[in-house]
Amino acid sequence: MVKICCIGAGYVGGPTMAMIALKCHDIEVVVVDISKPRIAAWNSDELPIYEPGLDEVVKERRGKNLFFSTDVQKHVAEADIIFVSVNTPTKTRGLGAGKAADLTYWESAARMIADVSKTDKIVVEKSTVPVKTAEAIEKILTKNGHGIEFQILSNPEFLAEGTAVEDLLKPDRVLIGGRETPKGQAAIQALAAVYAHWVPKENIITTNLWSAELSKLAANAFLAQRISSINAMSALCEATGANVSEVAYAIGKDSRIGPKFLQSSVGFGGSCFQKDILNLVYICECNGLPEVAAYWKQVVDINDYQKSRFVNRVVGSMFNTISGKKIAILGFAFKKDTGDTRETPAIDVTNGLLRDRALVSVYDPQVTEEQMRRDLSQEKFAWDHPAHIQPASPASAQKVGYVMDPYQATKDAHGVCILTEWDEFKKMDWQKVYDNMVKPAFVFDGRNIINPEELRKIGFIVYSIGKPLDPFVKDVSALV
Ligand SMILES: NC(=O)c1ccc[n+]([C@@H]2O[C@H](COP(=O)([O-])OP(=O)(O)OC[C@H]3O[C@@H](n4cnc5c(N)ncnc54)[C@H](O)[C@@H]3O)[C@@H](O)[C@H]2O)c1
Ligand SMILES: O=c1ccn([C@@H]2O[C@H](COP(=O)(O)OP(=O)(O)O[C@H]3O[C@H](CO)[C@@H](O)[C@H](O)[C@H]3O)[C@@H](O)[C@H]2O)c(=O)[nH]1
Repeated sequence: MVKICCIGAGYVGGPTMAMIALKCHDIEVVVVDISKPRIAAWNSDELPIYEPGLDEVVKERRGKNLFFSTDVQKHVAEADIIFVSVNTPTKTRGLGAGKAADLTYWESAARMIADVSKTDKIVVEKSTVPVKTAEAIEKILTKNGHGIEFQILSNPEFLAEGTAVEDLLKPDRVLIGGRETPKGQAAIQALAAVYAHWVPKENIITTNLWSAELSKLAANAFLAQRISSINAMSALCEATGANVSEVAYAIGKDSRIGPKFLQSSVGFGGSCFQKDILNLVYICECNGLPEVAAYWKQVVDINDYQKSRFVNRVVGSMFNTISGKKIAILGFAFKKDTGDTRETPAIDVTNGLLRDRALVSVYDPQVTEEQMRRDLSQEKFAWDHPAHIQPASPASAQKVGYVMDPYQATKDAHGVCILTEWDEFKKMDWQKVYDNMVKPAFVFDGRNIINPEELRKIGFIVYSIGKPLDPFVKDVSALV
């Protein structure tokens, strides 16, 4: 029986390995992690991450050919194929701080693999890494590896959170990069055979190592670039009276452009887009390509601009002062159907509102109070961020209220900010919300999920990103 071990039981390692176990009953899959609570949660009824459909997959295979363990060394030693799916965050200090990927966790995993391995292994980069990481990993493995043969493959993951199970079941493509040697090619085929259990062969793409590593960064840069492009248009729409939804629909009808990823928003969040683009910027700079670096950096800059523009709209619309006013935040996760808050725009928006001394009350159906407070207290790297969305002091996190119900969040509020597109916000009783708010009652829709005209009929003053402005909001447009 082929044995797979995955180091890192996070958003990628957990669901990816669960899918392999589901589709390959002839393979034993063990997911290992240094975090005891995380592994305990994977072995319990309360999985550590929320993903639609994941519970069913895990429950079906756990204890049969899917296992979660903290005994990292034992399972690494026994495995034929080792996936490494550990964190690769942005460096916060030292050379490349604020841009370069921090490979500390990856390197320590590689050293451990080298130390404990007694048989040949295929080592798979599942984490998103800078181009040429495989070369460094190869050096670490071969220098410490007691003559054992290691083949390094790059197999980046393209799943999106909230749709991970669906994405893993029917991936647009599986990408495998390896060395162009007979052994490298054999390793590619061994991994391709795993995916071939359920992915059509034509969707399994094989390339050299560097193309696979770079394709992951390029894919995220292109996706994020579309969001920043439509968000840049949203500002122009507000200035001209055009409607960003109509513009997105019209341009998306062009089959060369396509309709996806043109949803204007308060900004993209998530653990990947910003981190991976900054990493790409750094790689370009290191390769003597400052113009290319500056081009991609703009994608992140526009994203920061969009978040600060949103805060300015809130403050400007409410007569330039939100001091002491209650503002409800509906949705804290970086997108719907996930409890993940990494780099969520809600952090910057909440901190922006707190800086203007608002009384903020947060509701999110999946984010815990503890998580929200940790997010608001954490120092983010301060690199190139507009001054007014700099992180607030940790003490300010205590000033934020956390409630279990959207009606409680909005009661006695002056304004409501919709920051995650949860379906339940579309179905809310907005008349009830209005009746319990201070007047004039404002709604700032950072996701364009409510019908502004219907809410205006109730009496709300509505700001929807990139849509024709309410006269109330229009008057302050010079401030934004
Ligand atoms: N989250 C996504 O949607 C997504 C999608 C595609 C790619 N990626 C990439 O995949 C990688 C992992 O992302 P994630 O979201 O799963 O992160 P995560 O933080 O959810 O999980 C990483 C896990 O690795 C564990 N870990 C770190 N060092 C370890 C070590 N030496 N030994 C054992 N365990 C260790 C951590 O405890 C953590 O549980 C990142 O490079 C990310 O960029 C993420
Ligand atoms: O039209 C859009 C689409 C998305 N977003 C926002 O963009 C962010 C990222 O969304 P999405 O890409 O759906 O989620 P992620 O889970 O971050 O997935 C991205 O990042 C992963 C990690 O690298 C990749 O694997 C995926 O392919 C890539 O889509 C979220 O804040 C969304 O709300 C918009 O504002 N407008």
